[in-house]
Amino acid sequence: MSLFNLDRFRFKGDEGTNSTPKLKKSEVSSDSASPSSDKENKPKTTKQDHKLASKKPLKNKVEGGDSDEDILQNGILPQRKAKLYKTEMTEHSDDNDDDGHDKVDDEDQKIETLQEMFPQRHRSQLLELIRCTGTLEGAVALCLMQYGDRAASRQRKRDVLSEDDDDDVEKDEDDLSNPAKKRRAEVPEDSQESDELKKKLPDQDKELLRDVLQEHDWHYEDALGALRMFADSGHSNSSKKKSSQPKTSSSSKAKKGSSEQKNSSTPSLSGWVVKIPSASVAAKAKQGESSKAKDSKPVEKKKEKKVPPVRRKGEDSEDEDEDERALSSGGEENDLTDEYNSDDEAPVNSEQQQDILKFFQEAAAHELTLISGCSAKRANKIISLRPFNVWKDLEAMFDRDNGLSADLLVGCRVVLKERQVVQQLMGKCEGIARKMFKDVTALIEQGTGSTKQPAILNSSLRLQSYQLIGVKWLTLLNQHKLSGILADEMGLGKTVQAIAFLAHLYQQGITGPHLITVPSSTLDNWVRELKVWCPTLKVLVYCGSIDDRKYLRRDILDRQVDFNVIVCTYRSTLGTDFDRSLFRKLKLKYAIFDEGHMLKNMSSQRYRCLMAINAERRLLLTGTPVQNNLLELMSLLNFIMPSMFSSSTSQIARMFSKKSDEESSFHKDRIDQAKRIMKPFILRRVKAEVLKELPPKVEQVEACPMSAKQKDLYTSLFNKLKRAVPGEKKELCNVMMQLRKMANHPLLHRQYYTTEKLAAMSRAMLKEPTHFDADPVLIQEDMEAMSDFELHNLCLQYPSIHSHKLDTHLLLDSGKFDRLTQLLASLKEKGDRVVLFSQFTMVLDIVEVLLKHLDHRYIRLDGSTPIAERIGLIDDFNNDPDIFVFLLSTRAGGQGINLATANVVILHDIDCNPYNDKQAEDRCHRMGQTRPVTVIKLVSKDSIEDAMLRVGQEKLKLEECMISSDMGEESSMPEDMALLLKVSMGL
Ligand SMILES: Nc1ncnc2c1ncn2[C@@H]1O[C@H](COP(=O)(O)OP(=O)(O)OP(=O)(O)O)[C@@H](O)[C@H]1O
Repeated sequence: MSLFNLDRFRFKGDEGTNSTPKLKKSEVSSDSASPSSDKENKPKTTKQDHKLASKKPLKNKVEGGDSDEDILQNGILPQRKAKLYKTEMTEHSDDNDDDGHDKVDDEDQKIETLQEMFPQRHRSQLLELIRCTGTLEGAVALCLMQYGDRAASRQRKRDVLSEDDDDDVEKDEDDLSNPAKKRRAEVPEDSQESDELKKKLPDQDKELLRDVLQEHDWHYEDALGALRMFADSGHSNSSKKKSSQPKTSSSSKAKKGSSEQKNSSTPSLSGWVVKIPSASVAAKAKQGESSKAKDSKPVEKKKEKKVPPVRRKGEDSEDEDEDERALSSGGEENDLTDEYNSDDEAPVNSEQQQDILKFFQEAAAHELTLISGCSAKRANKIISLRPFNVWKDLEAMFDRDNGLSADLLVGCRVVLKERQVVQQLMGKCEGIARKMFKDVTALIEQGTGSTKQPAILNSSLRLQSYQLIGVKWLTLLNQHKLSGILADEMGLGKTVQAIAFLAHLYQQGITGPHLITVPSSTLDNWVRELKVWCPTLKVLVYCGSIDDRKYLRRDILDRQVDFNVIVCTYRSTLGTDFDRSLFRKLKLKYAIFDEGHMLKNMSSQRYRCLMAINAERRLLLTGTPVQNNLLELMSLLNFIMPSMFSSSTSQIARMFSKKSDEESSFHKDRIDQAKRIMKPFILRRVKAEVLKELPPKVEQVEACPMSAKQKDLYTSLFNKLKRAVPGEKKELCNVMMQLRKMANHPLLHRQYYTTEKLAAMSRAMLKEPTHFDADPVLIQEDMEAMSDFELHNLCLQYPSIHSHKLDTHLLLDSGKFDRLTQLLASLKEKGDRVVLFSQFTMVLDIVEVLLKHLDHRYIRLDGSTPIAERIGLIDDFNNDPDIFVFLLSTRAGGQGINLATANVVILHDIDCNPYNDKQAEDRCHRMGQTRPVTVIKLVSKDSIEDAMLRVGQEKLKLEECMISSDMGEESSMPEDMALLLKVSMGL
């Protein structure tokens, strides 16, 4: 707790933590009783008073580690934090659920995540996996690969379950909240599906087949597909081509000896299933631990595995040095080779030899570095030793004198197998794409009758033709039992298409229940659009306080309420265990996620929790489907197609996250691969294609020279930070933030309020009735953590320090404000209306000072604006042309809202992620806009913002590359929209 409210410089995510609503309408109404005048007279008084009254230094709170920032950065809270913050979070506006960095820091948290995903696994086992892989993602990958361990872990799970039984009073809720637990109990010992699978794959252990079936929700086809794909990928080379040979070659079996035989009860899918303990054992071996009896066997096995896979005939001695090196390289690299080389003791067959030879002979240096353990130096060495015409050349290469280890061969097999897996996956997807294309053609050729909008839609509203296509496409996906991503550009009416699709389902007798999860700022808009477009659908809004939701939950589960659609914010969907449990229990038909790009991180808890929602199919709506990298895209795809991707998540994650030269042909190939995978599942149209009548959007970058004082301050800050050269990424981020603050407004730092001034002010504060008995040292301590602008506000608030307030010229002293002043004057004169975004609520606070000073009428919406009031503010702006400026925080107002009555967007400060800026721009550039839209980006000249702009533009190029439509493609389809669909689908 602090003596003061140290809002400080709140970065985009922290705005929702302010419990004081910042609904400011001061210029709209002159009524002294209005919230605005309250605000004007007593800015943040309530909060300040509250904090001051507490008289404890803020430091305690910040250092306590459970700061608001922690909450926001962690996305969903770990249990411990969730409990601590329960009350506080519900008091706040439901906003900042919309992002978060989803960092999973400590082991406990990782274990919790893993346990939620793999409830059948024992905690200690998970801990071991986390420790040896070092990352949550690594542990997840191993778990996914460890089907073979299920039999053993099932027994352990049973034990755990029975322990859980007398756990606590929330047992019922808890049990139900864990469908895996429930399913466990329901797992039939034998089922028709497993019998069928056994017939198809007689070599496979029945237990394993049951587990894979269960992973695929007992969908026979999915399970078979996954088993085949991985059985093939893992084994095809040895089993298909040498059909007479058993899956694990006899020679290899012989080498594995008795330890392998003892493990024979462990089901195995050669080449796919990993012998679980290997990685952990490697780690243990590394630590020199003497393993327990049960682990000792795998240690031996691990050692055996370190024998290079390619050996000269008759050579079977192990190279101790190589062994040592392999073990000590540890971590992920070992895991990688293990995962792909459960049969790595098997000699390389002639076909594999050819592939490996080709790779070493032809791969570019950056491709060679994809091999685990192959540095750039080694890659160049390999290239210098070419040509490798025959296998013997390769063997000669791995001479010690060359500094190249035969482990590179193992790594090479991993890379090749990785590619093979992804290729097979793509093949499967491409098959679906072809089939879809055929069906789409047939459907459209049936005539216009099939393209009518659903009859239960409001007949006074008409879907645009491209929207009808969207609905048709969704219908097709549904017919094919596929989920999808509707990725139309912002403002093309994804909401409307989704509603029309639900209406169509309703007419087909699929009346729900469906779940629509949306960002807080769009909740009301969704409810309104549902009501306007399809009043037949009964809508239930699931949000409110924990208590509200508790009653709602009961009503839902007891069927006391009748609804077709539940609309819910991300925060409420994810909220507590009970909320999450509800959506696992409810058998949903469709789960729709608005702004679905929020599911870009497959390692995040948010992702996993939403993944656990019990819906037959999912639909993601996003205007910016690709953000930053291909792995994010894969996360989205994995989210909607879990059965297609689940078993290969780790391969995909690795394949798409590996760093390589972006200009390389290999990288381009990967983009191409991603495009092909995307085809059947993503529909994207851009405004230029389908909304021809929409006026253009023009972007204007305004390079704003800093004010003289600001420039000096920036330079000295820059030099100071440069001297303390930071190494860590975290520190670099902090440096960047410091510079951004200065580039935006000097008052975001503290320099005018010197230590001496603060000492005087803190003594003066004792005259305040709230602080007469406070310790001035503590007051000063708190003050020292505040920015100039915050201190200025404090001076306005307390008469005893009022004289220390800053002069107006200082408040307005920023290069951007100079430019803004000119811009606003000329825009007003032209009759333009402005939407101004900033990522920082404190910047908005200072912009308010400027707007008041210039006598411009404005309203404001940020994360602290109660959800219930947001739509009212949006309506106010859209209905009252006299409101000149709408101030919005990018976080709260950047997504999903409609402000087509404004024609100028000013981005006061650009985002590190250009997609956030794009989202914000398109609040105005959307259906309903009648005037050309100008987007003005204010960039502080010669500051860090220049670089941010450059990097952002580079990032945007990736999107063009990923989702470019091929407008020139020929089409045999009869109608324009058929061509459109084809183009949009990239078919
Ligand atoms: N066929 C239509 N007729 C009339 N108005 C429409 C139609 N389709 C969409 N709109 C309106 O256009 C605006 C933009 O639609 P919507 O909000 O659904 O777009 P969106 O693609 O979901 O945007 P975003 O990605 O920004 O969330 C809304 O006000 C919506 O009511």
